[in-house]
Order: sequence, then C-alpha cells, then structure tokens
Amino acid sequence: TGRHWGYGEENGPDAWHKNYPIAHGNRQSPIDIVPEDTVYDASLPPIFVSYDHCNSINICNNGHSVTVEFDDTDDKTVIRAGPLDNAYRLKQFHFHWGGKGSQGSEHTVRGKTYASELHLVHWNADKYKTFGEAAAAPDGLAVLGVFLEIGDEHRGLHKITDALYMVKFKGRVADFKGFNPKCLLPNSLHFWTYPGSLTTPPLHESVTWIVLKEPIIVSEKQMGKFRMLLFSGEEEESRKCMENNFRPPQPLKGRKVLASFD
Ligand SMILES: CCCSc1c(F)c(F)c(S(=O)(=O)NC)c(F)c1F
Ligand SMILES: [Zn+2]
Repeated sequence: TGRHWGYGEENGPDAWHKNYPIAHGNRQSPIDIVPEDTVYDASLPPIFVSYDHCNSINICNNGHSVTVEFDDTDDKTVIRAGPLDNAYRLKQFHFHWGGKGSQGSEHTVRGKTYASELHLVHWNADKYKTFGEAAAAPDGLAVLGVFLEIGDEHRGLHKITDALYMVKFKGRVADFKGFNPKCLLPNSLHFWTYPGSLTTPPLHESVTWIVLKEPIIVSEKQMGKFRMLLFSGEEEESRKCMENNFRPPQPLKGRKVLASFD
C-alpha cells in the first residue's frame, strides 16, 4: 500500500499536503490562540454538555491515536448551544500528546503548549444522515478540545490509562463500556471558538472548534502510559512508541476567534 500519513520525518504534517492539498486551505487547525486578539461575544450562550446517558462501546488503537467510540444512533450524548445552531452527537474521543514534558497539545495559547489535548468529536445529526457526510460539510462537526496539564493524577483518567495495555498495538480494539467522558471536563466551560478543520488527514474543513480555557490536571505517570502505546502493529518488527502525534499550529488566515468569557 502507498505511504500512509503519520507523524514521522517522511510522512508527517509537513508532507500531508502532497496527498491532501487542503492542508494549505483557509480554515486549517490547530491554531495558536492569542487571548488579546480574541473577541468577547456577550451574545454567545454557554455550551450545554448532555452526556448523562453515556454509552461508550470500545477503546481502539487506530495507529495514530487511542480512541473511545460511542453509540451515536440517537441523541443520548450531545453538545448544544454555544456557537452551535444544532445538537451535535458524540461519536468518539481521542487524545494527542508529546514525548516528554509539556509539549504535545495541538492548539497553543500565546505559544504555550500543554502536555496533551483531548478531542471530543461530535457530528450534526440534525442536518446530516451519517457521520461521513457530516465530516465533509462546513457545519458538520463540532470538536470540544480540552488541554491536559501535568500535576496531580486525574481520577477520571485512570479508567482510560488502566485500559491502554489492551490496545498497545495498532489495530487492537477492546470492550470499553459505560465510560462517561463528563469526568474529563474541567470545572469551567469557558471557551474559545473558531471555524477550523480536522487536524489529521483528510483535514476536512468541517469543524466548529470549541476549545476550553481551563485545562484538566493529569500526572506524569498517567501520561507515561499513553507513551507505551505503539504506532506499529504486533506483526511489525519496528516498535515505535506512540508519541508526538500532534499537528503544529496553522495560519489563522484572517479568522476571528470568539471568546465566551471576558
Ligand atoms: C473522520 C475520522 C473519524 S473521527 C475523527 C478522528 F478520529 C480524529 F482523530 C480527528 S482529529 O482531526 O485528529 N482531531 C480533531 C477528527 F477530527 C475526527 F473527526
Ligand atoms: Zn484530534
């Protein structure tokens, strides 16, 4: 098969444009968020996260990240309001992280990077029939981004890090039922929002980004467990630790970043 995209020297973010020219588009993600340049919009309502009847299905190593998938056949787990005109259904969440210390997030805040970034991926099921259709539409996806900062250990993250051994290799999937990602949200839902894209190929410009200002705190030990995952499958001889699976900030190209707080 052809060279698959990844985060290595040859197939990393700087090479993605060869197979995905949209990489040089006008609404690419992530971006560097400069708080002084954001616009406080008092008319922006808070976001409502309705994750009560949570229904995670499995945890998976897809060779780029570790993802937890949800049953999105009805409106049980949605976010609404904020910059959104519809209810967006939770499809999956995953993480991006570094190799050490506090590099690893995708969005940055005035150049500051965090150790990791959680992405909760939602799709506009009010307007589109399938996730795939929504993923290619300008208002199809809403991704809630949460920064992870190193400090004390995070009780909610334990359930995830304790399950990572089951999906060490690319292609592995394991049952992971009843996990409610609400426990991974910080106290404040103050957010920045801007029109952007997937941060991995196909880099569709279909994401309304909602990035929370307040990080959650996780321990170095918990982050270390993510780095024991492998990019490679069990049958491959080259064992590459899954780390630094983040795309660097992309040009803002005149986009306005709104803030829900002053
Ligand atoms: C279409 C693939 C399945 S869902 C998905 C994903 F798996 C992913 F990794 C990212 S990301 O670009 O890496 N982070 C925002 C997404 F945006 C997604 F929508
Ligand atoms: Zn992501």
